[in-house]
Amino acid sequence: MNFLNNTQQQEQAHLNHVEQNIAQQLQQTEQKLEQVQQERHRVEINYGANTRANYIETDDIMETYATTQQQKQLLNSSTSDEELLQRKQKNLLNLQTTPYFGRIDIVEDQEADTLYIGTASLDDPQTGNFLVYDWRAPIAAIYYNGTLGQVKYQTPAGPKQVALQRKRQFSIKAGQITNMFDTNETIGDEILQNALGQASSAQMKNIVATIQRKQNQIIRDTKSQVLIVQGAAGSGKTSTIMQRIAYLLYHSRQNLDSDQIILFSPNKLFSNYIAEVLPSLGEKNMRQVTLSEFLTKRLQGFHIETLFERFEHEQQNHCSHQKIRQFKTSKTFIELLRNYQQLLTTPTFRNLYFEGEIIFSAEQIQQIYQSWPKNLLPADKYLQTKNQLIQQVKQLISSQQNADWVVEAVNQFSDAQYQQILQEKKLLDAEVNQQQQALNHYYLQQHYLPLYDAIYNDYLFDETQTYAQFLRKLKPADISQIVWQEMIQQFEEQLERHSLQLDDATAILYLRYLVTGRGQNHQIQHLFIDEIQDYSDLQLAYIHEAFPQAQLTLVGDIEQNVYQADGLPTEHFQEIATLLGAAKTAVITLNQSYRSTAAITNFAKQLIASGDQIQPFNRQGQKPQIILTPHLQETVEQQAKINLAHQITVAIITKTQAQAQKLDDQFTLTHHLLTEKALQIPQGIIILPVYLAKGLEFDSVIAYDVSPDNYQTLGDQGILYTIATRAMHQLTLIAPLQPSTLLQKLDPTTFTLAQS
Ligand SMILES: Nc1ncnc2c1ncn2[C@@H]1O[C@H](COP(=O)(O)OP(=O)(O)OP(=O)(O)O)[C@@H](O)[C@H]1O
Repeated sequence: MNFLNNTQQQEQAHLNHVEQNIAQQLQQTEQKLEQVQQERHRVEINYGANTRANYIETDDIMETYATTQQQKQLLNSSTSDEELLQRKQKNLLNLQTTPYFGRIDIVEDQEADTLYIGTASLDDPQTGNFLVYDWRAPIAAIYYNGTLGQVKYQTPAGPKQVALQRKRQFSIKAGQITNMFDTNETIGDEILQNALGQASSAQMKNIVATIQRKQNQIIRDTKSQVLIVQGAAGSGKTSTIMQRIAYLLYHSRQNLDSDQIILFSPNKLFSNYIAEVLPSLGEKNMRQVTLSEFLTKRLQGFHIETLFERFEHEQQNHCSHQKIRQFKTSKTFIELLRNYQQLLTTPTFRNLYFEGEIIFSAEQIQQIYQSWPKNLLPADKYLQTKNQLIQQVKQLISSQQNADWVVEAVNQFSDAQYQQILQEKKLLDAEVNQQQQALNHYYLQQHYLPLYDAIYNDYLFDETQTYAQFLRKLKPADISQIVWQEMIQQFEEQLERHSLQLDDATAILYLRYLVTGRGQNHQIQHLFIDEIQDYSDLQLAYIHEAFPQAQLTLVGDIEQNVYQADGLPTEHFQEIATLLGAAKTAVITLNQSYRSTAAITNFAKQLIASGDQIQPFNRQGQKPQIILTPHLQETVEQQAKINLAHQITVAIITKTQAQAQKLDDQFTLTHHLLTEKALQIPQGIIILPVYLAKGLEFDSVIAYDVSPDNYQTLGDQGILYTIATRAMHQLTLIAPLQPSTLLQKLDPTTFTLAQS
């Protein structure tokens, strides 16, 4: 028997032992869980009965309160036990599929130890020893980072040094070791080859077994307030941020909950695509939101243009106002907004109405606002104005305390109402006059509640008109007054229709925050943005203000910029770091691309300026094919059919939704057209526009109509690159007769050319 077989047998025996242990623990955990669930059910029934029975008799309320509190505590403790057991069950179930994927042999303080690494930790209840170490444990970092020899790893008590003597990787399927080998440097090419060579799936998978060194650096960074990642297409940005979320949840188990983490994702399809990654690592999902959902929620009542709508619109009508957009998203504009009070002496206010009458006119509110000292912070001035209005409502209430109409209204109260109000005010035994005063006051408070609400909820502040005023005061250097005035007029017409352009909506929200000091979410601790190249500086600056407690992780690729007609400067992400002005900022670059075969990456990288820096992953596949044809639609169909014979998903990616729609109308083969509403990636032939394909990947991609007309500008180059890099195993580009000039300059040895 040779050495490898011998070693593999030993490893298999160890695996059997661990699997047995998992099975036993799983059985015990499930039994305990059932007990706890029964217990909770019993407490719940009891709790319901107790709370209901005694509320009928008012004297029993105190006693009921005490009993309720006791039951609540019982309920809480059985719920938290249940949660712990459920977490354990989930971890054990995950471990049952693959107990571990790596092993390290180390010598620490002259003691040798062997550690197995998996998705969660597992201890042997008999011995108290760890059978599996969680991949996020401090020591596990050396599995991903360390080369053999002396290595350091970080612990809560500071850095520690160990000798790493062996690093072994396993592929385990259905309880059998199917592959294992020792490695020195990176985490196994062979296992990675295997993972990357598989067919695409409807749901993104975790990469825990094969995290690469640089990805690990991003995952384990707990120091940076703003962490920015520029990563080539397919370099694992999304995968890395999902692993990072799992890591942060583990690292701050006591203080961080998945509800305190939010991810801004490009669209709903993408949100669903990544939804299984965290559960597969035993964690709950973070919150997810798209930019459009976020803005719409904060500016209710308006239709806010989405990025897709803007893109489609600009494709149809060549944007005559490109300069305006550039200005409205520029740093100069952000600075002007931040210093808006230099342009506007006061914000614009609205009349406050009560029962159809103006109770505070906009002029009155403005006078109050202007009465505060000039050096007071704007948000403080605004707050003082609201306080002053509240005071005036209180005075109004006092002046009507004994008015006939109030006494009359109070006389209409039922006995039960009297009882309830007096009891709340602890005046059941008070003198009649005192009771009458309290009841009158109560009535007036309720009566004027809508006015209080209006003040509290900032109805007095007219955000859209304040913004319109602000625009009117501006005189941008590069834009003629006529064009600028036209834009303001269009803005006002859109307002009438309750519709807002994306940049205006963001600016209004930012201005609202600056004027009122409100609208911040202090709960979120970590904020992630995927595809930051699609966010304007203004949007990023506003999001940063809106989540003041959050550490930011911003990932994207300046080359995959689908929405900017003239591309982004190379130093764009560095500039974002400066714009956000955090004390601890890190900008990391990922250049190794994992998604596509080497042939596809070598082809695609020629489409972008920084292509030389991209390193393809050494996975073999056919060269991309460019097909020129006079019969575009028929050829696309034929090719889709050919590709589908070898691949599970064939995505035909168009530049616009309109093109996707047109192709869908003519397409005779079975297929799925994906729109903004799509939630799942189906198998088979899919037709979709590029902006829905963002962040996704498909076995085979057909780039539709790569003609000179369709792809000509610098912005189109980013679109073509994005389309090409969605392909994992096969890429075909089809054009009627002539390929785009962007393709004509590519090295002809990197693709095959066919005419049909
Ligand atoms: N370390 C890794 N181990 C295994 N697979 C990996 C690793 N890193 C990335 N991948 C795989 O590479 C593919 C691309 O990853 P991902 O989608 O995270 O990249 P991305 O940088 O976000 O891509 P894009 O910007 O093009 O959308 C995925 O299939 C992912 O599973």
